[in-house]
Amino acid sequence: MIRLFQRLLLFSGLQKKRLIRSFLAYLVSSFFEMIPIMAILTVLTGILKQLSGDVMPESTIWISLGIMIVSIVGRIVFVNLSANARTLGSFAFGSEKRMEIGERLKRAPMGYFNENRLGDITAAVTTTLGDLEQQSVTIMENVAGGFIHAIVIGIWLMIYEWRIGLISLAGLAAALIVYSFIGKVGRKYAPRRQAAQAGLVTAVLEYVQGMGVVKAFGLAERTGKAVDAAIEESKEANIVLEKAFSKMTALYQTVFKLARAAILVFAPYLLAGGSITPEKCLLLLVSSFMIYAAVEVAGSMSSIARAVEASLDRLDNIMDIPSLDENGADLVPENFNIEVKNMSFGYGEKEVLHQISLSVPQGSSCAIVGPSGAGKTTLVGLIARFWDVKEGQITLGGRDVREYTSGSLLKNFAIVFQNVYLFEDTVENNIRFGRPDASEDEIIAVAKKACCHDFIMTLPDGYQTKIGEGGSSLSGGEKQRISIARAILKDAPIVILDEATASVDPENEQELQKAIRELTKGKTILMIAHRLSTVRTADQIIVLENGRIVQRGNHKELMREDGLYRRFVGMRSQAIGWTLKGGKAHG
Ligand SMILES: Nc1ncnc2c1ncn2[C@@H]1O[C@H](COP(=O)(O)OP(=O)(O)OP(=O)(O)O)[C@@H](O)[C@H]1O
Repeated sequence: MIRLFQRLLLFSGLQKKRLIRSFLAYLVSSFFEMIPIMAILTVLTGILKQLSGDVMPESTIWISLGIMIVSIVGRIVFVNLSANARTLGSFAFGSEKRMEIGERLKRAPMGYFNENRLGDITAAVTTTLGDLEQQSVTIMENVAGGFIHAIVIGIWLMIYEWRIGLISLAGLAAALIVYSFIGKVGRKYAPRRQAAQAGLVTAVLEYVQGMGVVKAFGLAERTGKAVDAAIEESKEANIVLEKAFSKMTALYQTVFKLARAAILVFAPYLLAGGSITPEKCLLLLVSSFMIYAAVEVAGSMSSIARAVEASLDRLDNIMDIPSLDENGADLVPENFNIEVKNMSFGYGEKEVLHQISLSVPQGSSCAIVGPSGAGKTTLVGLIARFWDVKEGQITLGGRDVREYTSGSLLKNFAIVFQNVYLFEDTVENNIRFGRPDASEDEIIAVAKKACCHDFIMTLPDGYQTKIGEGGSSLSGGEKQRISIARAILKDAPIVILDEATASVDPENEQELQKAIRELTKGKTILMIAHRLSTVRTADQIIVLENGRIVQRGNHKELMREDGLYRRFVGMRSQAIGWTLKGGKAHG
């Protein structure tokens, strides 16, 4: 229990003080909750006096009324103080943690973001942190507060009547032991529940994101089954956890019932033996009901306490996001020469690129070609440090890319991916993403360069038209050109371009090529090329096969060699995806 509170406080970071304040205010409020015992004592003494023939003094009513008013006012004030600090503290730490996760994600290698992680990350920033926001302080108040409340009354009982005090504290000690068993049950079953929750998020995300493909291939039923299975697992995990908890909670409650019964029997026994007065006996009986009231709730809170613990574990894992910036500094490269030296890389155990050496001087263009799966995307990703190399080195301006922070490195790159992603925002903002401080005129100017302006003007609200998530309301060619406009606006010295494989109609194709020419004008260019027209003009062509460079040179040189390049051109190979018409390049 203490470990859980320590973890919670550590996790709450800047909000630690607020949470402690909330907890202390709660403890003070529980003191005000206890003082009605004194009012009861006063009234009981008065009633007994009356019963024994005396007159109950009038002051009895006023004293007990005074005590009750102090108790009510004190409770209102401190419960409020506690609730305020708790609400502010827990929501503030929730948002701080979300920002922190966001910051770490920015510096994580691209390889970190695989399908499973997507579910984990989404679950962490939504449900897991949401649960923590709601439950962390409630747990502290109810569990720790409940026990402290009972200990305080127990000590008071020890002073008032030590034998009864001893019984009540013994009951409390037994309850603590049962509570620690509940903790063990939780540690055993709660992680499965959390994993099931993340699995459910992943399954639903996948289902919704892939809806187009699912429907197109009539797989709705099969994919739906994955979601059903995740729901079933989540249900099972919850049932297993709750069943285990309910048994332990019942045992926990029984301990208090037994302790109460012991007091109920022992107090009258002491009265009968003449060792306590009737009012003392009555008060002890009343106290036996009050002492465990708060701590009993702690038992039903234990499943929440375990969930909080499992949430902390899950967030600790997410917080362990590897960072690419560990030793990076904000650097400005002296030039934009790119060198790859004896570099090898694999996503896991299996190596994908082997001993690659390559030099792209500033201002030159380098086309990377090769069959599917050869490692082209991986190679350009490594140059922009989406991952770190396993062996060898990649330098920009003579310095290892690992010496830069990812921010200062990526500033030098404008990257156009083949799979364009547009945000659910206006056309203007989607372009502005390239440089947030760009003026409207600059945006129109780059849109013109990227051959987007004309079609944007035909949209219902021009530049202010909202595009659907992923750019769903635009054609492939239009999305591509918007992403090029975004890259032109960034005006970075190095352009990484993954040329689209999909063929578009000739008019669109021409515009696309024009946009690419604008983007690459005067830049250092690295491109994954699929069209012979682009490859032909490149200063340097790298032919990759199975993760190795098998040929390098310009078009003329490579056509003279009897190798993969010429075979591909000759065979009009579809493997590379070049579209050739009558032996001539198209596009
Ligand atoms: N994120 C990843 N995790 C694990 N393996 C990967 C990942 N991305 C690519 N690979 C593997 O690395 C190898 C090279 O892939 P890469 O995408 O770089 O090839 P490519 O030449 O760009 O292919 P394509 O032309 O089809 O895009 C392939 O075997 C691929 O399966």
